[in-house]
Amino acid sequence: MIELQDISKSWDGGRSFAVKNVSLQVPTGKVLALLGGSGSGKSTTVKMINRLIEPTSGRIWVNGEDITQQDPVQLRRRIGYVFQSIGLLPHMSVADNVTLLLKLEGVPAAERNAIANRLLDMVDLPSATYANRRPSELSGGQRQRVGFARALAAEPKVMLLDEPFGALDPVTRDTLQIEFQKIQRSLGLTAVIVTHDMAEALLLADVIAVMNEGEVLRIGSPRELLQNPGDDYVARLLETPRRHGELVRELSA
Ligand SMILES: Nc1ncnc2c1ncn2[C@@H]1O[C@H](COP(=O)(O)OP(=O)(O)OP(=O)(O)O)[C@@H](O)[C@H]1O
Repeated sequence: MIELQDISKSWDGGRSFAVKNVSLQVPTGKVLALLGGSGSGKSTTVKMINRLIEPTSGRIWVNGEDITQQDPVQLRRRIGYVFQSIGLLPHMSVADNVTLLLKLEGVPAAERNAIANRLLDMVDLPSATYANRRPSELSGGQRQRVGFARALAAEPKVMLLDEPFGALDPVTRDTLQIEFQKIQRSLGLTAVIVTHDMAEALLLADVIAVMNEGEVLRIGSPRELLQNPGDDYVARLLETPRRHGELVRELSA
C-alpha cells in the first residue's frame, strides 16, 4: 500500500542528508512505526509520503500510484495526517473543524453535521457535549481526539501520524493509543506512526523501522526486534521498556 524506494532528502545540495537511502514497505491494513531519536529523519520521511516535503531522490508509491504523478492537494485529501500541534482553527466549533475539508468540497451542512457527530462519537467525544465547543474549551487530549476525527473525515485508507501522543500525560496517552488501535483495525487503515518511544512502537506497530542519522538501521516486527535487536543502538532502545516490564512483573509477583 505504501512503498518508499531508495528515498533521500538533502537540504544543502547533497553535503548532508536528513534522510538517506530509505526503502520501506507498509502492507495494506498494517502499521509501521518510524522510531528514532531527535533529528533522525522520522518527520522528514513521513512528510515525503504526503508531499509536504519533496525527496531529493527516490520514489514513493501509495496504493500502487507514483505520488509524484499526483496533485499534492488531492493526495493530501486522501491521506489522513495527525500531528502533535494539531492545528485546529480556534474560531470554529469542534464539529466545523472536523469537517472543514468536506465543506471545501461542497458537502451540504446537514450531511457534514451528521458526519461530524458520528466521528466525534467514534473518538469518544460525545457529540451532544463537544460538537459546538471551541478548541480552547478542550483539554490537550480532547484536542488530539478532534485531530483524529478530522483526519478520518475524508475516509482515508492511509493515515500518517507524527508524534500524535507525544504531548499527553501517560494515562491519556495510553487511552488514546488503545482507541487508535481499535479504529485502525476496524477501518483497516494502513498507517505510519512517528515516535521516539520504543514502548509505543512495540504496542502499536506491526513493523518497526529504527532510524538513526537519516538511515534505517533495522526493520522488523516487535517480536523480531525483541528476540534479535541486531544492533547496539536498537538494543539500547529496547532496554527501557524491557526493564520497566521486568520491574512491574517483579513488584506484582
Ligand atoms: N526545512 C529544513 N531545512 C533544513 N534542515 C532541515 C529541515 N527540516 C529538517 N531538517 C533537518 O533534517 C534532519 C531530520 O529532521 P526530522 O525533523 O526529520 O527529524 P525527526 O527524527 O523527526 O526529529 P524530532 O523527533 O526531533 O522531530 C534534522 O537534522 C533537521 O535539522
